[in-house]
Amino acid sequence: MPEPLLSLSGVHTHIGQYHILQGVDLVVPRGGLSVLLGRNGAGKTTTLRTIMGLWKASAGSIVFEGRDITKMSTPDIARLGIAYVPESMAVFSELTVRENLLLAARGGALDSARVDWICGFFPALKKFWNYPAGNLSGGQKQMVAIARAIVEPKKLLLVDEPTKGLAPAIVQSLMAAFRELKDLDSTILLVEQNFNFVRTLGDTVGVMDDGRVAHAGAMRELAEDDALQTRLLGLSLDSHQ
Ligand SMILES: Nc1ncnc2c1ncn2[C@@H]1O[C@H](COP(=O)(O)OP(=O)(O)OP(=O)(O)O)[C@@H](O)[C@H]1O
Repeated sequence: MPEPLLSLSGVHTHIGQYHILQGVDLVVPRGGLSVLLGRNGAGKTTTLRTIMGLWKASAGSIVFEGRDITKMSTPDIARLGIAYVPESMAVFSELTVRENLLLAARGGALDSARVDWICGFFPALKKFWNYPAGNLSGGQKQMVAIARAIVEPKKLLLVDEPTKGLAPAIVQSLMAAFRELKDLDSTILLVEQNFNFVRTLGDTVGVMDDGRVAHAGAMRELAEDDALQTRLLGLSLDSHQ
């Protein structure tokens, strides 16, 4: 088996007095899209934040491209080519869409071919190019946040619940964007509650429960097995038609 891009082994994370991650084992293969599912409070966001060094693992190891990043600082982890799009849609409201992207561009200049490529799947960005990002809708802000993360090519993109609160049409365009992205230049680890969004998009899946990965495998296997979905996700059989 080829070496995974990222692997977590026995990762524990404490937040203050709370023991949140309790031995997370997770493998993200290079290329494609991996999904982290699980009920509210299972530890999905904490896992992304721990990978990014925003919470420090209290035990276990996180290895990226063969290198132990468990104790590295967040800026150093970002410099290795890992980007994080938090659930809160991190955009600078006062700045225009263009300025938001410019701040995320490493050399302080935008690569116009790259921007055209990104706007190809997020046309709203071009339309509102010189508008303050704070004036955009939730879905459009989400597009700006994702565009900021990919304005420079990244090896690994961590994205937390991108569909939360979005209208179905926007969810469709986000889906198309992720489909292209995963086929082009990135490996994506996506946290989602919306099983419909990820059932055809995901290649591999981990299901978290109580601070651990309770199930890991191919997404196809989970998508085709209603009984497994019900057991792991508590989905009723008609909730994902
Ligand atoms: N800053 C914090 N202080 C204390 N506890 C926290 C903090 N952040 C998260 N937790 C707790 O850690 C547990 C896991 O939270 P986390 O946000 O990782 O879950 P999640 O699976 O992403 O949930 P959701 O789907 O609701 O976003 C929860 O019980 C939560 O209350």
